[in-house]
Amino acid sequence: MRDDFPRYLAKELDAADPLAELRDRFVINDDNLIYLDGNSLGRLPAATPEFLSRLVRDGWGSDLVRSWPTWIDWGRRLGDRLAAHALGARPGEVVVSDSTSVNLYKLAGAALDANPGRSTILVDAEDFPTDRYILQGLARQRGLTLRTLPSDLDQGLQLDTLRAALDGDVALVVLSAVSYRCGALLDLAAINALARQAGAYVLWDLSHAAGAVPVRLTDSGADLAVGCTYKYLNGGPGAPAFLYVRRELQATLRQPIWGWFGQRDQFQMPADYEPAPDLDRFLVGTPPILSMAALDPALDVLAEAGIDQVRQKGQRLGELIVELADAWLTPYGFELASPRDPRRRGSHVSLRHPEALRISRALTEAGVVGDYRVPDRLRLGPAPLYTRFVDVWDALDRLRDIAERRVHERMPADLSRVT
Ligand SMILES: Cc1ncc(COP(=O)(O)O)c(C=O)c1O
Ligand SMILES: Nc1c(O)cccc1C(=O)C[C@H](N)C(=O)O
Repeated sequence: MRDDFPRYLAKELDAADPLAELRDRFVINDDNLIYLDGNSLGRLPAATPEFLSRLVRDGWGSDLVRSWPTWIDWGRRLGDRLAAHALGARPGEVVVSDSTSVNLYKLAGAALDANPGRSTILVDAEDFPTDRYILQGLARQRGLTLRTLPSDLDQGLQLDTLRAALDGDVALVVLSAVSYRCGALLDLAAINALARQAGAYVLWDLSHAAGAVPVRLTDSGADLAVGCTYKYLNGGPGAPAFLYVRRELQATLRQPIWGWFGQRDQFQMPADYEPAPDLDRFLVGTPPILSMAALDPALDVLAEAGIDQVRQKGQRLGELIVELADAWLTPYGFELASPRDPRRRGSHVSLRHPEALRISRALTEAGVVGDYRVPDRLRLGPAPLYTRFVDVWDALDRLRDIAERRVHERMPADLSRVT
């Protein structure tokens, strides 16, 4: 037991937590496992297995193809639920479809077509790999220039860096609202305004923000966004992603993958493609109904909590990680690798240590699942819907114990099987 921040204080924080009861709405069958990887794959909501099995038995098993009239709009229906409970968008602006990578390709392509005569795309040099790769491909296909914005590994992209890069040739800026590595949270409204003034579109990747911070797409003046639903939204492994297109842009933007779900009057099956007049034009093909359906019970829990409460608790959990890491881990060579100000962070916190990979493995063996990210980061991602303050306390305590006893030195240091 440590005297500087005794465990009972964490217990007191849990006792006062208005979201504490929601932990029971998730499947937690190993109370010794401390799960701090909700920023990679969220936990299974307790209602999901029965919900899905009913859908499989009744919808698929009994009603068969007669279910399609119900299923066909689920991308839009769930998009509206996401818009209302997590993204701050209006009805008809968010749809669930495809993967984040594919949605990024579609919306980046649409923005580039809508900004002819400009030939530069800007991306954060430290953005998640798939975003950079998709843009590298698009730039190559279209003969455009992809410029990477230097960004601090611990603090994220600085506004001045973007401001300086926004010249009259920039067609599109792609940024993550919350950085996957350090968790830095960008100011969406300020960046949207800056880009609009410069005549560029901004396409936001909300993967690490959705379900963790209130995004407020409409109020921030955002035009385009994508993001995944398997992290803080708890939609399950490979759950389909979402995309957002501001209502005023939907009739003019066109995306490059012309599938039949994007077609106007889809079931008239005309000879030539003509995009639907609204958000449907950003769809491509048949939605994965079973994976998509898992979002319903997951969103029920989020709706009950309220995204503002989730954010408040997320900030406090992050502050506890930082406070305990400062006090207990600094002597062992750990350094905070995230913004210190909780208002400038999403839900996860990164710690830097030269032995981060082996420490992350030792931590997993000690029953605490966080993750490792190159080059030397340990990411700890508490999820306010099910992570307790005492989990954070115990996780940091075990981390300190590993460092103290140098347990990590027995772990392999190769990158195989990192996820
Ligand atoms: C910022 C960001 N974008 C995209 C992805 C993933 O995209 P996809 O679901 O297409 O693999 C992730 C995580 O995997 C991510 O962290
Ligand atoms: N989507 C993932 C996957 O298919 C395998 C392993 C990890 C992931 C992740 O989500 C990683 C996560 N986006 C990250 O921030 O690193």
